[in-house]
Amino acid sequence: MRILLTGKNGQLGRCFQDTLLNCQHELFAFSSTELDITQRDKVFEITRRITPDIIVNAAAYTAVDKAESEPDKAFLVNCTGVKFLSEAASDLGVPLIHISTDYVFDGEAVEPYTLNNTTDPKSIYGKTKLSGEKVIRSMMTDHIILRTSWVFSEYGNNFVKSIVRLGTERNELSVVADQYGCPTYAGDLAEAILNLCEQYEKNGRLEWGTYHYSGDNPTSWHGFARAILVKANRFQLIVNFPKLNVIGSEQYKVAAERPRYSVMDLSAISRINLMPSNWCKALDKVLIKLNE
Ligand SMILES: NC(=O)C1=CN([C@@H]2O[C@H](COP(=O)(O)OP(=O)(O)OC[C@H]3O[C@@H](n4cnc5c(N)ncnc54)[C@H](OP(=O)(O)O)[C@@H]3O)[C@@H](O)[C@H]2O)C=CC1
Ligand SMILES: Cc1cn([C@H]2C[C@H](O)[C@@H](COP(=O)(O)OP(=O)(O)O[C@H]3O[C@@H](C)C(=O)[C@@H](O)[C@H]3O)O2)c(=O)[nH]c1=O
Repeated sequence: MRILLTGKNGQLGRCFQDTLLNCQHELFAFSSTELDITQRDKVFEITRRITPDIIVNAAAYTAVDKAESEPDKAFLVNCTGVKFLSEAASDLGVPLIHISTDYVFDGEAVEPYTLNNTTDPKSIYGKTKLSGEKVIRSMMTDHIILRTSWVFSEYGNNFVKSIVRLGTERNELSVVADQYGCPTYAGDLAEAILNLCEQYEKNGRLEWGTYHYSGDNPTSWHGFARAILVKANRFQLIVNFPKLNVIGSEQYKVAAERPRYSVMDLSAISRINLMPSNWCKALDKVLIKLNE
């Protein structure tokens, strides 16, 4: 099948390209310079030229703190750009697979967020991603929105790479222990998306709608950092194990408020034949790649 991918140089974009390496599908992958999703004419020109069977949107504005000082830019990519993609997909009559975030929730829950829970993002990034979800739902039926969380991979910038770098540079790290969520390997998310594309190719339809897709084992950022350091030490990426201090969110000064708890209920993904990401196993894989 013909798959059009936006945001090809991001974590998900790169993992998705890797996932398709040994497949028969035709992938048409675009970077932000080749296809800026905020340029409506370009979106229509390219989608009409490629005539894909399905569109996968891996493009997004993901700088959570920076978004607080440039909300218009974040909104333009995460909502207006998504609107243009929805319009173009509708124009061609093809489905759109889109990715959203756990940061659409307020973080006040004490048990996993279900699809019925109210959204109430605290950060500009979360607000713009929620607007993107809403615009898709208002414009087209044939879509899948996968809300994911704490994405890491061997590519780009992410928490795993930050902790490995800090672990090699410093004797001591301090990481927040009062924010809970589920790490997700971008490679597992990429496989899940390919699985959806192939189900669509086979059946001509999917159970359209919004789903939660993440790792299945909740932890705190501190717990995640500890797992990263232990494994990085085992794989000899870090020689001297740094001291890992527990801190509260108020001690880590950042522009954007993060949810205290953003664990998502994953039960609905079995309806679309997906399994959660095994982030512990994937972490080994990523650290081995970082060591090559
Ligand atoms: N990273 C995370 O922890 C999480 C991510 N998500 C969501 O998952 C998806 C994938 O995230 P991830 O791969 O980590 O993100 P990245 O930040 O790694 O990649 C995003 C990509 O989008 C591209 N992009 C930015 N603006 C535009 C634009 N106007 N037109 C086209 N492309 C653009 C960027 O290009 P360039 O580099 O040139 O700017 C970049 O390559 C996103 O929707 C994100 O919101 C959800 C939860 C957690
Ligand atoms: C590097 C570092 C971070 N932290 C804290 C800050 C923050 O509360 C938390 C996570 O830090 P980051 O800034 O790396 O992660 P952040 O950018 O908040 O990650 C988010 O990205 C967006 C795109 C999403 O959609 C979310 O699901 C989530 O993955 O860890 C520490 O306490 N100590 C540290 O040394």
